[in-house]
Amino acid sequence: MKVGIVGATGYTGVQLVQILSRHENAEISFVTSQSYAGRQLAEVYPHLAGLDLVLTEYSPALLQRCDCLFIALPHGLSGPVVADAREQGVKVIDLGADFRLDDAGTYQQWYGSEHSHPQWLRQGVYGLPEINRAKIGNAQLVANPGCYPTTVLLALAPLADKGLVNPGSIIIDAKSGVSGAGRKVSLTTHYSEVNDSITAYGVASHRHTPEIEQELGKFFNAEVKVSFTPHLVPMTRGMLSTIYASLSKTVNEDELRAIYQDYYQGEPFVQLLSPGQWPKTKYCYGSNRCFLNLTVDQRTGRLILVSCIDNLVKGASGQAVQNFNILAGLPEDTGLAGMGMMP
Ligand SMILES: NC(=O)C1=CN([C@@H]2O[C@H](COP(=O)(O)OP(=O)(O)OC[C@H]3O[C@@H](n4cnc5c(N)ncnc54)[C@H](OP(=O)(O)O)[C@@H]3O)[C@@H](O)[C@H]2O)C=CC1
Ligand SMILES: CC(=O)N[C@@H](CCC(=O)OP(=O)(O)O)C(=O)O
Repeated sequence: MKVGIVGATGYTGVQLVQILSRHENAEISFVTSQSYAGRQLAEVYPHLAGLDLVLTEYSPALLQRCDCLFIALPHGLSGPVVADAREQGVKVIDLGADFRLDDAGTYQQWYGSEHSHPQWLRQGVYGLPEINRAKIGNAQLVANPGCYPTTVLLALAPLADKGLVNPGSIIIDAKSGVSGAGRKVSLTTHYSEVNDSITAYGVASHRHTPEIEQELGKFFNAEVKVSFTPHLVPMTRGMLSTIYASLSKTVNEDELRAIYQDYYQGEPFVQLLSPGQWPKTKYCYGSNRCFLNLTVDQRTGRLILVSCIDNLVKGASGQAVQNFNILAGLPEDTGLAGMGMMP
């Protein structure tokens, strides 16, 4: 399949190029950039030396050259590109947040502006393959999930599916590496602000909250409210969420582990670790895997889940390629079989 990448110079865009340039069933037809149009991508990112891809400014005419389009633009910018692609019958995988929420009012409340193409909101299929595989296969527009929601939903899905957690009890304490904020320079992400330090941000206001609530709500068939606090930590890649919740009935740890083994049986990218072995972001550095573990605190009876991913791979570009594989009818791990990097 011929693919195009809009926003190829960003961190998720360049990660897409890295994965797709080695993908046996994808051919990159074009890569776009506003700031670097006319330059070789390998000039902007010398680690791609040897790859002959010239950056071009986006125009709708480019879409004739692809079967599937990846959009890796900052949120708020995907609408017109999605409209062009839909007009020309090109399938879209949007890595940004613009088509993840079902409701235009919720979008406006959390993103601070009116949605440019509300008519497309309900047609975007939420692209978390382990949960939504059947719908993704027929989608014209896949809304690739946010990185924090990916860690949280993969951790909670097996229990939410069985109604075993109390939906009002969920507290999420999450940490992200700085690449989660993208390549652009900002005061909050420059070296001397971030290094040797850790901070919470978006407290009680982060825009991934409604995304998590929306997708969890589908399991419970009811409105769900979660407490979600993200933190920025001084590392480049990686994301780890620790989730606390109360169980809706007494289930012992062995039974819980059996539920996870069953739910994720045959899933190449989700792995429950052995008892007492806790997820570490390095286990998934550069890979499309999510590592999970859980316990029940015997003193409080509370469930504790820990989940980690590489924010740029399972949290963005790897998951986007997993969705592409589903759309293309390919084995889901095509081009994604790599392991993480340790140490
Ligand atoms: N970073 C992460 O871990 C994750 C990111 N995402 C989402 O993926 C999307 C891309 O993120 P990321 O790669 O980190 O972002 P970056 O800031 O690293 O890259 C953004 C890209 O968009 C282009 N761009 C910026 N502004 C404009 C504009 N006004 N018009 C056209 N092109 C523009 C840039 O191109 P240029 O400057 O060359 O013109 C660049 O290629 C975002 O929606 C983000 O929220 C999702 C999950 C995880
Ligand atoms: C560290 C950091 O700043 N992370 C980003 C999340 C990246 C992401 O998943 O963003 P989208 O929802 O736009 O895809 C943030 O908190 O906004």
